[in-house]
Amino acid sequence: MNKTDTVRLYGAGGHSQIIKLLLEQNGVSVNEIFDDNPSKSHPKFKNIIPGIKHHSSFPYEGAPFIVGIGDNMHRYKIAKVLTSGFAKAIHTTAVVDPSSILGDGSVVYAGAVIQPNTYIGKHVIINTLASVDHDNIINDFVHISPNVTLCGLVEIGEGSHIGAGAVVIPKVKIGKWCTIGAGAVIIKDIPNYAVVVGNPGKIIKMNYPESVLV
Ligand SMILES: CC(=O)SCCNC(=O)CCNC(=O)[C@H](O)C(C)(C)COP(=O)(O)OP(=O)(O)OC[C@H]1O[C@@H](n2cnc3c(N)ncnc32)[C@H](O)[C@@H]1OP(=O)(O)O
Repeated sequence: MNKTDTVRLYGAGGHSQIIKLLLEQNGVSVNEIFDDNPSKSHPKFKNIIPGIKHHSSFPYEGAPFIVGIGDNMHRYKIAKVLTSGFAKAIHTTAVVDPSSILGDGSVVYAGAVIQPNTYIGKHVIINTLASVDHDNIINDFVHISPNVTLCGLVEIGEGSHIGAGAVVIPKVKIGKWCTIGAGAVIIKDIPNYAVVVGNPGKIIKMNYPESVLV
């Protein structure tokens, strides 16, 4: 799904609010916003439609969705049950080299830069001012936080979260469902599920996302 005039959002928190503004700046209208807990939605949102668990017949068919949920595991679970197509969104101030690929459901925020020959999977967040350099592989459901620097030839496994301002040096591979702390400097490969902080990055514990392991 590359170009559409209307997008539906799933999730009505802070992340979704940014995507809505981004889409509207790009001339795309957001006609419906769904959330599993409408009463806890961002105060800027109005008329939130209750999400899947509140419906006996959820309107799966219709305009494509973007799952506007910042938490990677939560976004994964929702994206896996939505059967409509997915849109993608790139802020007008972001730079995405034409040789790079951006998967459906993914978003690129203001000022982010994606250099040549980089693959970005589905439902990925490239947050504000993040720098993703050449020949990276960023797998599905990753979140690259604001001001992260990924040098050349970096690989990030499915579902991993790279915290704000972290730096990953060239050729490093980060496993799946890892959490890299804000400001960490990653200088060697990181195994699946590791939680890493500091400079140089050290593992402090492991994530075990139960539903992904089965
Ligand atoms: C627009 C947006 O908001 S996008 C969202 C961006 N979000 C982020 O960047 C958040 C990144 N998250 C972090 O950095 C978190 O601190 C995490 C995930 C690394 C750790 O969180 P928790 O699991 O709650 O760990 P906790 O806070 O208990 O800290 C454990 C230890 O690690 C240390 N620590 C935690 N985070 C960091 C960090 N970023 N750098 C260095 N040390 C850290 C703590 O001081 C503590 O040390 P101690 O045991 O010696 O006291």
